[in-house]
Amino acid sequence: MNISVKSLAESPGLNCIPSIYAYSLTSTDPPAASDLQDAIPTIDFSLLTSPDPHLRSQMIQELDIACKDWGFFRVVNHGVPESLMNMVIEKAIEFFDLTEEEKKEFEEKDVLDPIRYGTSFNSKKDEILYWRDFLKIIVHPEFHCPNKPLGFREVLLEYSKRTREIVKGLLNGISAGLGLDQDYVEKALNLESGLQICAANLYPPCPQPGLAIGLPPHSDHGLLTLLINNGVGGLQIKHKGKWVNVNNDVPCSFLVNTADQLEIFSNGKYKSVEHRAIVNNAVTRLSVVLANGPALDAVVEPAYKLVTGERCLPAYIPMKYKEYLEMQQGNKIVGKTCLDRVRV
Ligand SMILES: O=C(O)CCC(=O)C(=O)O
Ligand SMILES: [Fe+2]
Repeated sequence: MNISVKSLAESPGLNCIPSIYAYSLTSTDPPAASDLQDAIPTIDFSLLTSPDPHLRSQMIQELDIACKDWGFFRVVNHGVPESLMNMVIEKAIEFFDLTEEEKKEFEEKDVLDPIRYGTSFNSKKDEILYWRDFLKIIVHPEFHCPNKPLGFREVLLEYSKRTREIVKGLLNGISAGLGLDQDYVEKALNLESGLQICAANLYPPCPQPGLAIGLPPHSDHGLLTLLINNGVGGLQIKHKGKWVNVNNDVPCSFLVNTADQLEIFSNGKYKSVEHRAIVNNAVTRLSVVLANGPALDAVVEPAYKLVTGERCLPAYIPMKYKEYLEMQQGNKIVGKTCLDRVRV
């Protein structure tokens, strides 16, 4: 693989980035806005799963609006212990702190390898490199984990289990919000065997943060993505044509965004949200992202009930999730261009 950004950033006297990392923001790129950050919706998970039908339906409605208007929201009162969330961050940092020799064992080969350590997005295809190292692990339906650092496996297994409960609760609410039975998504996309990939992203300090990018604008491939980070900002989402800074300033919350398979399934009612990661020159940023998708062999298409009337024709063609995933992960990542291939 190419040299990791971590080793590059740690090389003595580095005060400018190698030209292969030079990313030019296009002139059409909107400037970042911070003022909208407070408006990002918050979903109270305990209300969404409340036995009180009134409270629950209120939260379902809020979730529907969050998915429709933002594609991005915070989830609070979800029951996952803060200590577990912190431990996941800690173990991911410990992984990147292993020697390059130790990490080499997990170097990426194929996009469906259960454990992939690498840099940039797809360094075989990327013409310019991104200021990011990553570790991607398939944690469901089969659980995998590197054997280092010590304790990573136990922490990740528990984290995967707990977060899958949240994803299930959110998708039940989303199903109801779409006017479907609450277990419709779960059954139609076989979530019992749903693919869950954990990606740890490391963005070391960059001597020229305005010239490089951590991850360029993209949408995620699955249904819902859950994100936590080490408290350092850098994530931006595109909202109404503007980049909005997202700081994780709500303790013990998950940032959740809608992804491509949910856009397809909802027949475009919920759009997958574009986001990117910028870098800074002072501190290392680490994010731990869980991509939650359908079962690999599930064929994803707009939900039947949403495309039955005469005026609502399917806007996407059916595609096996596995094919979609290979297409998205095996190519350069450019905005939402992957979705164009399944648009009618
Ligand atoms: O690090 C972040 O905040 C964003 C990461 C991301 O978008 C991804 O891994 O797909
Ligand atoms: Fe993403």
